[in-house]
Amino acid sequence: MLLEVKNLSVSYFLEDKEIPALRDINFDVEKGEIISIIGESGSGKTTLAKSIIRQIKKPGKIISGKVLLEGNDLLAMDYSKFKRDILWKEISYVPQASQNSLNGVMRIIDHFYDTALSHNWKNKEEVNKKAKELLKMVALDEKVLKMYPHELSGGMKQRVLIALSLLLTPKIVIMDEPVSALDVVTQRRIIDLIVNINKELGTTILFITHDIALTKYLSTKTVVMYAGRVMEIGNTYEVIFKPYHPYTQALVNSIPSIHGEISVRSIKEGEIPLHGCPFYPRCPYTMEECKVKEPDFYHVDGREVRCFMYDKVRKSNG
Ligand SMILES: Nc1ncnc2c1ncn2[C@@H]1O[C@H](COP(=O)(O)OP(=O)(O)OP(=O)(O)O)[C@@H](O)[C@H]1O
Repeated sequence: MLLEVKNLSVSYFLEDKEIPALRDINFDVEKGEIISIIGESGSGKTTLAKSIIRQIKKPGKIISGKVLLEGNDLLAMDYSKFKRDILWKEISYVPQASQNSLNGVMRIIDHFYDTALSHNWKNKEEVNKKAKELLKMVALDEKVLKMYPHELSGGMKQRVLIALSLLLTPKIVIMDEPVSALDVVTQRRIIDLIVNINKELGTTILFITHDIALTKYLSTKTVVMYAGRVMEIGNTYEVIFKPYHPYTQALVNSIPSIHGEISVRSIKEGEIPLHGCPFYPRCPYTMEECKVKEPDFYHVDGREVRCFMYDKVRKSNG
């Protein structure tokens, strides 16, 4: 297995309270796979991405868990070793709202030089050559290298960032909402591009999105998150066309148009109960036990579903 997230829990500690952002997250990623992590705003997707690349800053804290890359626990590794040997080289990250993460006073090529230099890659000619190759891959003309970020459209900036994330040929790229700020046509182009990168380079991709409709174009596996928990994991096609968890059903049903924009709203403060299933106050199938304890995972038809309804299905099927 390429990447294994095991029992990962993360909280943000504010003055008067603890916000449990991730609770006991478990999932695996196979080499060469595109996996979608979906869930509405506040479900913990960015916290998950940042935990994998060790960018959880105060007031956040990883409370427990492991992130294994080919069996090595990244969280237990000396941080300087992680920065030198893992970040960018093995795993890179395209952050949320990443178009703003380009430095406005630096030309695009300087971003490539900077990243290369910070990993001791000093031969500018080589970096230049690789940058040109990568720009070609993301369907940008090499003259973009001489330009400044403000001279590029949102879609072009996103392509540059994806190219940059591939500079040190990482095994895994984590993309946090890479298309959410773009128009629908540009979104589809970038999605096609991501599929192409995966096919041509074999790069494993963790695609984070709130838009369940996008996942079916690119991923084979989908992890559905709610309130810091994984609620369902399964084959993307099956999860979308026959969702098992009531929360996944709600997500799928909230797609109002063929263009696939779902109406996302943040999970409101106080909406997550202290006990029981975090989704029970919004669930149409709530049973008494849902209010008392949190369900564990049930394995149903090759899927993992965190819902007591599937305990009943299992029992009735003997
Ligand atoms: N720096 C922080 N300080 C305090 N709480 C935080 C911080 N960052 C995130 N949180 C809280 O952690 C929870 C998970 O947030 P996170 O940003 O990981 O969710 P998300 O699914 O990525 O949402 P979005 O799609 O809006 O980015 C939320 O309750 C959020 O308010």
